Amino acid sequence: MAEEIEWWEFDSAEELIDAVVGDVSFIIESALDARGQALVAFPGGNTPKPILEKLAAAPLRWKSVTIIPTDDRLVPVSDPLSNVAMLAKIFLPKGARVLPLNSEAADYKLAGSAANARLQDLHWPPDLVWLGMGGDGHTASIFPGPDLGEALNPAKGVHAIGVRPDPLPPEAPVDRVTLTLPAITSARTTMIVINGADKQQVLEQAIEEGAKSAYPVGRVIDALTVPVDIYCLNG
Ligand SMILES: O=C1O[C@H](COP(=O)(O)O)[C@@H](O)[C@H](O)[C@H]1O
Repeated sequence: MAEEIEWWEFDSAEELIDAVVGDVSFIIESALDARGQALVAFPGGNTPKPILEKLAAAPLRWKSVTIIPTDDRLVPVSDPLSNVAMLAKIFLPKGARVLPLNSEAADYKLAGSAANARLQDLHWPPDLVWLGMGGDGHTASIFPGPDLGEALNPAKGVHAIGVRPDPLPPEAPVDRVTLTLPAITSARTTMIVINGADKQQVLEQAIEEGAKSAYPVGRVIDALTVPVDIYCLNG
């Protein structure tokens, strides 16, 4: 079971956005004060976009902030499914460094190895890993499939791997690169942001089931050793 789980529920998107922006800003500011730089991992998909847009307007020293996706879909950056393209569009104009996990490697496993090599150059651990969750209970791109075991228990020091979800999720049916479980649990702080009653139900069940859950998010939360804040938009 995660060290400590705190649920924050909101009836309006505006309230949730303000709360998450306030907390992420505080984490980044504290990292900048303590270490002069910040490394954060932000999720992709639809849920975080309006929050990230408001966050980018916060008066932070963005030039000292490095942003990586928690995971990415292996698509060209011109594809609307690209997580790093969303992050780059929002944060490059602010002066932040946005690093991709994806590449044009020949296959998804090589793309994962290339991403892992790039991450080794960063000042690890991340100050924040902010996770999203799909309605199917995946988080980052930790999915059921042939790579689940490696994503949860990779070779020592591996921060990212390539994965092929099985089944492929209909909303983005492509191979992925994801932060591994140890990379996620190494973060100084973690948070999860979800929307809707269906996702809330999945997340509650996953937390209840813990390490044995068929939902990857349950396995991830179970392994966390720092407190996790869960922000949920009711609906
Ligand atoms: O595929 C992904 O899905 C999840 C959830 O996305 P959402 O659109 O349902 O909010 C996301 O957290 C992850 O980063 C993304 O690659």
